[in-house]
Amino acid sequence: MQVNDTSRHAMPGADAVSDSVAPDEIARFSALADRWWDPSGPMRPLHAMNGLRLDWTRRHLPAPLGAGGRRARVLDVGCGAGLASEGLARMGYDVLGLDASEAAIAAARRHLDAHPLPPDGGMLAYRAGSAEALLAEGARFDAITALEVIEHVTDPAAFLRLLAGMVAPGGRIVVSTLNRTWRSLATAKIGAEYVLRLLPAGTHEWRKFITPAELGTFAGQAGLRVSDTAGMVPGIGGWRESRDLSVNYIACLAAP
Ligand SMILES: C[S@@+](CC[C@H](N)C(=O)[O-])C[C@H]1O[C@@H](n2cnc3c(N)ncnc32)[C@H](O)[C@@H]1O
Repeated sequence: MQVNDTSRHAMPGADAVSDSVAPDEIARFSALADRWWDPSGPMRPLHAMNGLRLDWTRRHLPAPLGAGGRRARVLDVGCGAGLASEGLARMGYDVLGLDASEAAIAAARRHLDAHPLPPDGGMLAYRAGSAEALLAEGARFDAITALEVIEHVTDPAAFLRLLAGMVAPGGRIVVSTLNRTWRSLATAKIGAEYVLRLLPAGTHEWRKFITPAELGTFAGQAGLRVSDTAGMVPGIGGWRESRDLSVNYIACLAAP
């Protein structure tokens, strides 16, 4: 289905509509936007894993400052209220945070206003809208991050093709997501949403989780190569990197 999303972008308060955007998913995130930055609020798991995700991402992205002092440009797609976008900008990247939720982007902007970046660091801009619109404008980035996003889009294979169209030759795309296993059903879905109540019920649809093999297939179809993968597991003292990919994992996709 082709939906013209440019008119929706212009409407304050309207979430983006496009082929990759599932409106029910975006509405769920918009409803949580005001509490996004509360580390013990509904986004608690994202806060808890953010340090690990950023550290792993930093090791797999080009350096923030390239030859001649040019800053590497990073698109953080599905940035929500900017947990990772801000971290990447503080590392020195020139970051564009993009999200289909107007409310999440408004929360991101409010947080950035209250916590400005150091003047000698990276740059950070936010935009509410779809990846399709950005691609249509011919935008290109040295690297793209899509952290905990691909399990919320309508068609993950098409979403990766979109991202592949926006990454520069030789660039990197870092994706973190949830594996579709019985273990993730028990822990990330039933445990997190209904037993421990770490997340609002209905945050995830288990059938939309993506196995590493599926991610590899979708990446290949998009002309990308999986260059590294790691599991992310919660533990005492915080999340840590692991070889266990059975629930949360992160992957680096390399563009030719
Ligand atoms: C689980 S949140 C992750 C937010 C952020 N990446 C993080 O990890 O802190 C998923 C986000 O993806 C956004 N999203 C889902 N589908 C999208 C799409 N097709 N284009 C842009 N944003 C999308 C949602 O609005 C939501 O903010």
